[in-house]
Formats: sequence, structure tokens, C-alpha cells
Amino acid sequence: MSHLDHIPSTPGKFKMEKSYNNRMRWHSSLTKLTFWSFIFIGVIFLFFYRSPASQPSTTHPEPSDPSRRSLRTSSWGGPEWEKRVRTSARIRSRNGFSVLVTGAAGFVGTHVSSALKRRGDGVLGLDNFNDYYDPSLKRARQGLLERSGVFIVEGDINDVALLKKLFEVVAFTHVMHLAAQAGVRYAMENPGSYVHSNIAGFVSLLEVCKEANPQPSIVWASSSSVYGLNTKVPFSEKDRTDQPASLYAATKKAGEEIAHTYNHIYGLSLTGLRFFTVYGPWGRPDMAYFFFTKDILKGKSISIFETQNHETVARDFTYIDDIVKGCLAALDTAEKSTGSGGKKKAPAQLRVFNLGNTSPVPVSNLVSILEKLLKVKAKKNITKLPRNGDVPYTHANISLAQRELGYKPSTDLQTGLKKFVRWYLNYYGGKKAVSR
Ligand SMILES: O=C(O)[C@H]1O[C@H](OP(=O)(O)OP(=O)(O)OC[C@H]2O[C@@H](n3ccc(=O)[nH]c3=O)[C@H](O)[C@@H]2O)[C@H](O)[C@@H](O)[C@@H]1O
Repeated sequence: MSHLDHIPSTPGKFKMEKSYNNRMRWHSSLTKLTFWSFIFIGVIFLFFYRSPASQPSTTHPEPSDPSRRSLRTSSWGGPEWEKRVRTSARIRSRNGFSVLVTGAAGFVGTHVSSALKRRGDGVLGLDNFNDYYDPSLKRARQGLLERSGVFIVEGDINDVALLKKLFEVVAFTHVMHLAAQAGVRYAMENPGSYVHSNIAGFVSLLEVCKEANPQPSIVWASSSSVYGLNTKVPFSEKDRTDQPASLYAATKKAGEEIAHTYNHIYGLSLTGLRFFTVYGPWGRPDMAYFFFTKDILKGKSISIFETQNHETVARDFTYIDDIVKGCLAALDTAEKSTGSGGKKKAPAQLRVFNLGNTSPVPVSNLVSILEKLLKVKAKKNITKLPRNGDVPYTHANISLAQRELGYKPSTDLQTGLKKFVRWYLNYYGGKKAVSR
């Protein structure tokens, strides 16, 4: 008897007639039966609703995660979805790879995915489509990839259940990990986002990769910003990287240390690529070359940074096609991971490469090139480099990448920007012609 049975329905009327009592007992049993039936049905319903077998399921973004500006609720799972995943990742060339590309709707991710698909590799994309910059550009890139047969799964690298599911459906040979919170200056505005994607997300991915059977080989995007306040140029992989100037750089440096750990303990083959200010068609609107173009066309003034000593700020701007070649070469030369079942069996490959252009260009020259291409004079506002994580100068020594990857950048800034401007005007429907 439950304790509820002792409680009178009406206070003071505790003594009752026998038949009345019997009726009440029967009535109370019926109420209990109904009550427990509802509980039972509720539990069954909840079980099936939550069960992965009831896919398509709805994965929820990290609960009230303040570090992301927006994460759309994504749905994944189910036979149709699995079929799309498998078809997209299917290898179509001899000795091809099946590659999971994280950040596939991003700038570098789109170009790399498309190049892999073109040469016959199986490619599956993963992207959370956050709104760090205009998500419609990411959707347009997704459209491009879809037309070439690359499916992008909508989800976050912190969603371990989703990652595990992907490895259950496809035995990926490689992971090209490009999902990240990019941008040097934005790290002061939203530091949590960098920790969420570049550290926690990377660890989630490596946790799943280390358990996968077979373990994939991983190539991932580090950054030239790890050289931080170094003054010795050109930057070489042998140089110190322990004085980052921004939280962004610190999280990329942390990624390199995390890569070391997973290589050491679990035998994962890991290659980090230090990209130097990548630019080109379908680029990132948060980068200077991109928003300078937009602002020049609108007649808005642009800020050109210079150092505290009035020295010019310069970057080793690297064209996207050269970066793509470097990424593919890194995948092609990546050795297999050596672990299985989460255990290391033998030492595995651990590499890091600079992928730059080896010819730094002052930002003022970048603006002059844009002015000529757009046939519009920029309204320039020369200002001191704010203390926001920017470094005055980057210059890559690429001899290691040249030797090991056959990496040889071939596009100068003038040529690359011309291609970018042509794309920009076409995509945004601008009226100004590109000078030839
Ligand atoms: O090489 C890298 O690893 C990094 O390259 C870029 O970072 P950054 O070189 O700062 O690229 P932009 O933000 O496009 O800036 C390019 C140059 O323009 C300058 N700048 C930027 C903004 C501005 O208003 N004015 C201005 O002169 C910057 O100081 C910098 O010298 C990317 O944004 C990072 O995500 C990437 O990791």
C-alpha cells in the first residue's frame, strides 16, 4: 500500500461503510492502474524518442553554450542519411582515400574538398555553419560542393556521438581537419569560441580518431600566428613558438601540443600545416583583403595599420590554390596511424609545415593592387597597429615543405587578387570591371 492510501480525501471523514470502502478500494486500484499505465507509456515513449535506433535524430547544439554566436539545430541519422554519407565518402579512383573534411563549408575546406573529389577521393564534409561571418556564403559553398557530389553533414566537432556515428558508417582513411574559430582580432571579443572549437573540438575529434579502427591519418590547420612575437625571419619550423600575440595563436599552439600528445600516446599520424594569410575566391569576409574590397567599392574609408615606429605591416599572403596543393601533398605523404583499439602499437608520424608564399607584401601594396583592379581610389586611414593580437610581419621559410611535400607556391599577390576580385564582382554582382 502506498502512503497515499492513508490520506483522507476529505479531512475528518476517515471512517467509512464496508461497501463504500470496497467501492473506494476498487476505484483507487483503477486510479493507480491508470496512473502507472501513463508512467509506463511515458517511459517507453521517452526510451524510443532518445534511442539512436529511432534516427533521424535531432542533435542539439551544446546546451546554452555562450561561446558560439549561433549553432543551428542539426539533424542526422537514419538510413537515407547514412546512404548519403556512404555515397559521398565512396572512393572512385585506384588507391584513393576516403577523407572526412571538417570545416568543409569554410574557405579552405571548400577548396580542399572540391580538389579531393575531383581526383577521385571519397569526401565527406562536416560543418556547423556558425555565423562568425555571413552563413549565406557558407551555404553557397555548400551548394557548390553538393553539385560535385560532396555531402556536408551539419554538426559540430564537439558532438562526439555524431563523430562516432560517422566513423561507424565510413572507415575514413584520412581526416582533413579545417574546422576552427579563425581570425586573430575576434579572439578579444569572443575568447570562449576559440577554446570551444580550437581546443575542445580538436580534442573531441582526436578522441574519436584514436578509438577508430582503423585509425585515420590526420592533417590539420595550424597557423603562422604561432610564431607570435618572433623577430627572426623568415619563420622556420625550428623556431620557438612560445610567445603568441593573440589567444587565437595560443589555441593553435595548444593544438600543436595536443597533437604531440595524441601521437605519443595513441600512435595517431598527425600533420599540422601553418597557413600564412590565405586569400582567394570564396574567401573569408572577416579578412582584410576581403573587407577592403567591399569598403573601397562602397566608398568607405579603410584603416591601414602601421607599427608604432611608423614601419609598414606586411604579410606573406598565400593564394588558395597553393594552399590546396600543400594540403593534398600532406595527405598523400601522411603515413598510417599505428594504433588500434585506442592503443599505440608503434611510433607514428608527427609533422608540422609552413605553407606560405615566401614573399611578404606590405598591406599598403595590397591596397594599391586592389585600387587598380577595382578602378576605385581607396579612402585610406593610416593608423597604429592596435594591441589586438596582430603581429607586424610574417614570412615563411618553406624549405621543409618543399623538400617533404614538393610544395612550390606559384601565384603572386597581383595574380591571386585579380582572381579574387573577378570572383567577388561576379558573386556580389558588382558593376566595376576587373582590369586585365
Ligand atoms: O596567417 C595566419 O595564420 C592567419 O592569417 C590571417 O590573419 P591575418 O594575417 O591577421 O589576416 P588579416 O586579418 O586579413 O590581416 C591582414 C593584414 O592586414 C592588416 N589589417 C587588418 C585589418 C585592418 O583593418 N587593417 C589592416 O591593416 C593586418 O594587420 C594584417 O597585417 C587569418 O585571419 C587567420 O585566421 C590566420 O590564421
